[in-house]
Amino acid sequence: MSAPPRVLTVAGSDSGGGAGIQADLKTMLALGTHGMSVVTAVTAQNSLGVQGFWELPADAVRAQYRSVVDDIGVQAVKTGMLASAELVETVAELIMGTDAPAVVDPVGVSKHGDSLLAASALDSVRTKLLPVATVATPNLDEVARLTGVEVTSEDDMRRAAAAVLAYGPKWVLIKGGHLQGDAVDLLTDGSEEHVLRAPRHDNRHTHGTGCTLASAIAAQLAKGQDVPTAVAAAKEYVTGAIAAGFALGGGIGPVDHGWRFREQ
Ligand SMILES: Nc1ncnc2c1ncn2[C@@H]1O[C@H](COP(=O)(O)OP(=O)(O)O)[C@@H](O)[C@H]1O
Ligand SMILES: Cc1ncc(COP(=O)(O)O)c(N)n1
Repeated sequence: MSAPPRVLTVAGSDSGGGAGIQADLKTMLALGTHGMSVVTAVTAQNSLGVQGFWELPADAVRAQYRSVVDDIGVQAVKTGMLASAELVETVAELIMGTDAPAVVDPVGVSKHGDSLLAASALDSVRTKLLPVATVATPNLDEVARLTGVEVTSEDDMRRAAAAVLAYGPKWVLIKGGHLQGDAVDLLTDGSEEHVLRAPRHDNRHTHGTGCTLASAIAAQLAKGQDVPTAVAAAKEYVTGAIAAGFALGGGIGPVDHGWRFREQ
């Protein structure tokens, strides 16, 4: 039996299982790939918020990455919570030396407003991490923090995309999940433009949407799809997962990574 495509997530652990490493591995399995992980930080987290987090030393991140890449090999990499400037720079350097597409989700703040990235790391994200990205997937808060562009309309998304592309990623996907109306995202490489539109699901259980979308893109890239095809398939998967999101605990529940297994 041949091995499934291999995908690596470099991200933080979410003890509640809705976002971070846990969301990424579930997404990778649901999309038929073999998921692997480099843990950058451990969060104590549930449906109510992030109660605390502990960053791993850069050496521990480097060692995990080398263990995976040097023996097993990867066909796509996804990054999420990187916590500090030191980890952002360490991971950017590792990706630069890896022959695989990289999806960079520049995670800044959780759905509850808890910070997952030091303000002092923003410059490293701009100048070290974005340049090595095949696709960068900022949400509207992250775009505002990284570029200063405030997005309130679809037209603003174009200006925001241009500002992110100026830092060097090949493609950028501006996620419009935080706007009103349809859930509209804009994908562009500066010459092609794709508008991805899905109905907004009136479901407050959206913990993990961004992690899930970025991991789904990485899984589809690992299967050999081009960026627009991978992003379209990933958007369809995350939309279904949001529609099926469920209550857990007393706050914001997770999207349902297993929605396709539960359809029949
Ligand atoms: N209520 C919703 N209904 C449908 N799609 C949504 C909804 N909220 C977010 N999305 C989509 O989920 C994906 C993740 O976006 P977003 O929630 O903005 O990311 P993040 O988790 O990084 O804040 C995007 O494709 C966005 O359009
Ligand atoms: C470890 C980790 N990584 C990423 C997120 C962002 O996910 P969300 O924006 O849905 O809270 C999170 N809450 N925790």
